[in-house]
Amino acid sequence: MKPDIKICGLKTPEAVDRALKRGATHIGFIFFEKSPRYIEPDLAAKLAEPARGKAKIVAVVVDATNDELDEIVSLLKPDILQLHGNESPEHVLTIKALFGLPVMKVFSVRTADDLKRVEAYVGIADRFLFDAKAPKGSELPGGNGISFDWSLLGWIDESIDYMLSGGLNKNNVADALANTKARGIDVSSGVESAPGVKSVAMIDEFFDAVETADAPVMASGS
Ligand SMILES: O=C(O)c1ccccc1NCC(=O)[C@H](O)[C@H](O)COP(=O)(O)O
Repeated sequence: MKPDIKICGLKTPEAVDRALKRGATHIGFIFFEKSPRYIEPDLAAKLAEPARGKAKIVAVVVDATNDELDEIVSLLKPDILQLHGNESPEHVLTIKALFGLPVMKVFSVRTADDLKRVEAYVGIADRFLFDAKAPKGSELPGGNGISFDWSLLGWIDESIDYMLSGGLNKNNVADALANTKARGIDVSSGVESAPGVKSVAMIDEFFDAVETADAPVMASGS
C-alpha cells in the first residue's frame, strides 16, 4: 500500500505547489514561534488554499493554548491538529471536543521508555507520529533532522496507525518504510537546503525515492 507522505514546515507557494504536484497526502504548517519554519496563521491559510480537497492540511502546535488553537483553526481551517508537545490524554480529549478535529499525537523517541505512554492515548488520538527526540540544546521539539532507532517501534501493536519522522531524507526513506510498519512518513529538514528553506529539487528527489521504494520488484531472468 502506498504510504501517506507529509511534507512539513511549508512556507512558500512554490514548495506547496511541488508537494501537491508530487502527491503529498498531507502538508504541515508550523505554529511554534522559535522554529525557522514558523508561519503566521493567516499566511498559512493563503498557502493552504490550493491544497484543499487534495491533501490534508495539518496544523502543528506545541502545547498551544485554547486561544492560540482557536485563532489557528478559525483562520487555517486545518483537517488535522498535530500535537507536538506534552499534551496529556485528557487534554487531547478536550482539544478534540472543543475543535471537532482529528488529532495526530506526537511521541518524541530516543529510548524504549519514550513509548511507554502510547497505550494511554490509544482510542483518543486518531493517529500517532513517532519522531526523534530533540538533541540536547535544541529549542525545537521537532524538525531537528535526526533519526531514532526504528527498531524501538517493533513492539507497537500492528493495529496502531502511525506516521514516522525524524531525519528522513531521500537516502533513508526506503529503509524506513521497509523496516517499520509506518503507514505514513513525514519529512521536513530532509527537503531543505537550509533550516526553514524548502528546496523543490529535494522535494522531487524525496518523492522519487519513495516511488522507487514502492515499485514492485520485477522477476529476473524472464
Ligand atoms: O519543524 C519544526 O521546526 C518543528 C518545530 C516545533 C514542533 C514541530 C516541528 N516539526 C514537526 C514535524 O512534523 C517535522 O516534520 C518532524 O519533526 C520531522 O522533522 P525532520 O527531522 O526535520 O524531518
